[in-house]
Amino acid sequence: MEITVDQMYQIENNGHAMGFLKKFMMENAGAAAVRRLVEKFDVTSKNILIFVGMGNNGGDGLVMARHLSGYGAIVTIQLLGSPDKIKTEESSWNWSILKKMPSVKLLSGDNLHFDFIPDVIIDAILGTGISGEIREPYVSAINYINNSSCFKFAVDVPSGLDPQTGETANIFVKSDMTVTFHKMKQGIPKRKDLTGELYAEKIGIPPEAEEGVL
Ligand SMILES: NC(=O)C1=CN([C@@H]2O[C@H](COP(=O)(O)OP(=O)(O)OC[C@H]3O[C@@H](n4cnc5c(N)ncnc54)[C@H](OP(=O)(O)O)[C@@H]3O)[C@@H](O)[C@H]2O)[C@@H](O)CC1
Ligand SMILES: [K+]
Repeated sequence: MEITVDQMYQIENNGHAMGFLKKFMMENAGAAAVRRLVEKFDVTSKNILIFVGMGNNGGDGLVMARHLSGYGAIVTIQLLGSPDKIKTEESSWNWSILKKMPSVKLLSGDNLHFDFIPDVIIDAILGTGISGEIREPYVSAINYINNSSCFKFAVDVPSGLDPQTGETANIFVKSDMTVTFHKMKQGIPKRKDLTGELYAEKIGIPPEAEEGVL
């Protein structure tokens, strides 16, 4: 069953109100995404570059970083902004854990020059919160991703693709694999050319959180 983005936010809020906090959803989302990635790819000693936006899509990317480090990957995060501008409590919380993990390299701002060639790039820039034309520094990050020939993994939806309508913004990621969360959003499967292999993974939200929504 496919749902709307608005229904997804209502279900998320209902689950949170039941006590299944958004930080737990984020944890399960990041963990589920990593499970799909490591099934596809032996990440041990691989260079993984994660582009992280300032909302909760970025937060999922931060969770992935911690899990991937546990799998022996060499993880670099490029936060596309200043750490004190991270928008949500759950994403900031994950950033603060990573600050205590020297195994994950944390970069922030709009520098896009790296001293390694990534084996995998993770796009955790924009998800269901996208609105309007893509702004900098996200535009440059998306260009960087699309100009790279490595394996590309999109968190929830390729950034720049509207998960409700299936329409694209001025620029958008073309990925090899996409993992979306809880249930498929209506616009995403319309653009399999951008999602690559596409999965919808459960993230522990109680089915009761759907009552009155679906
Ligand atoms: N639903 C669920 O159950 C769960 C959802 N989860 C995850 O949360 C994601 C949704 O998070 P979200 O709501 O924080 O939105 P998100 O996509 O990160 O973007 C917001 C940021 O983007 C910015 N921005 C917007 N448009 C822009 C543009 N054109 N160009 C540039 N910037 C733009 C906007 O900036 P602002 O407009 O506020 O200045 C704001 O900073 C969802 O996709 C999934 O991955 C999981 O954690 C698990 C549970
Ligand atoms: K994304």
